[in-house]
Amino acid sequence: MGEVDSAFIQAIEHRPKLAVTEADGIPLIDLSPLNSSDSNAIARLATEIGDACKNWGFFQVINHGVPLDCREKIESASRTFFTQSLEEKSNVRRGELSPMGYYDGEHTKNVRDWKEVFDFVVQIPTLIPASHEPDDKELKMLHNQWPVCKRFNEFFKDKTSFLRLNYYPCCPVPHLALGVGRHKDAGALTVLAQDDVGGLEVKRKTDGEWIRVKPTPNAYIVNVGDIIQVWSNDKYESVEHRVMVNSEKERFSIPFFFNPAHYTMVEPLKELLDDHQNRAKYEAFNWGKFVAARNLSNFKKLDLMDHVLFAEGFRCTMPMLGGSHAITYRFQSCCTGIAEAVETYSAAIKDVSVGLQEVPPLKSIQDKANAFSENLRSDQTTATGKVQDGLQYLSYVVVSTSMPAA
Ligand SMILES: O=C(O)CCC(=O)C(=O)O
Ligand SMILES: [Fe+2]
Repeated sequence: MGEVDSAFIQAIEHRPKLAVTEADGIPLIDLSPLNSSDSNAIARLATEIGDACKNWGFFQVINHGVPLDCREKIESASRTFFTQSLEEKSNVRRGELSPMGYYDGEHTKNVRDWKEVFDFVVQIPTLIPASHEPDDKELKMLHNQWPVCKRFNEFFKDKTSFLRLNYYPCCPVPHLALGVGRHKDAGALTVLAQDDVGGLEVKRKTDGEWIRVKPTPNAYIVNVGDIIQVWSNDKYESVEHRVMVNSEKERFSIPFFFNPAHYTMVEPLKELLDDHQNRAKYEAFNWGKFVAARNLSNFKKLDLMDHVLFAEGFRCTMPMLGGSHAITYRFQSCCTGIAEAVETYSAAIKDVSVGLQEVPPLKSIQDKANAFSENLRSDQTTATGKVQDGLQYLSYVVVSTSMPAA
């Protein structure tokens, strides 16, 4: 029997002959009279169909009015679906709870059919009895399971992508300044065109060295942003990069930031997760709110989070906090004044009170901040610097106390 599972083998009396008899007796019926108002033609058609049903119980129809492109689309979708790997198809495998979807183990009269199927209901939900028991009146709802062939399309329907034209003038102190300080791109992907001057440097993952990206005529540089890091649950990391400037040559570059719709909730893709090795490393966050928070700080010196992975604030390092986003958000918005900072401190400390030993008591922070506020209100820069230090300290304490003891 070679490789074929014996479950597929029909009993001798049911095995098909390989020679095929074309059933040209099966009626071919033209439905075009349905489009006319000729009642005689319609009556003749009805008779024709009646005869076919009586004599054959089968017939074919033409001129039926179903658009050809509909048919072509579903045929092509079907082909695409079934040519996927078994693993892919199994993502929508039907089961007891969800009987719609993919299946490859159908049996007819107890012999396994040599086929795969994909079932979907037309009415959503479709109601059917929950069991075969005659007295069981319970109904259950059938929903469809659709393959996610175009997994990312939904995120980019109303994308917030944008282009930027960068101009880096000649700089007299290229050893002291940077065209863009070290950072990671917050979006999904960046596609960058750079001229032939060069200056972009990428932090090599293996040893942290800054490596120059050599300009290649007509090439585009593509880098993974924070969103892909989160979607991939850290499989693809957003990499730090920076731009060196040049005392002799000005430089131009054109990044395209490929970003999802503002309402996208960014979180690790469910199909990559399980309850064991692959738990979600990030909490969901709203992309639009995230951008708004960043824009609020307007990339000024205050914007500490721009120097680190933006999404890092959503990493699940603090289970007792339900993630650190509470702090991050406040972190983002606090830097406008001391009062907000105190509020941030208070709120954050309240959040982390469980399991925290080293955070200074709220009262003392508040006292310090008040004194600080009085003395330094005239010097906003210094004040906010201190606030940042304080918040950094707080984050440090929060992170360190939430790490499991070594
Ligand atoms: O100018 C470059 O080469 C890169 C610019 C960049 O990293 C950015 O704008 O995010
Ligand atoms: Fe960048």
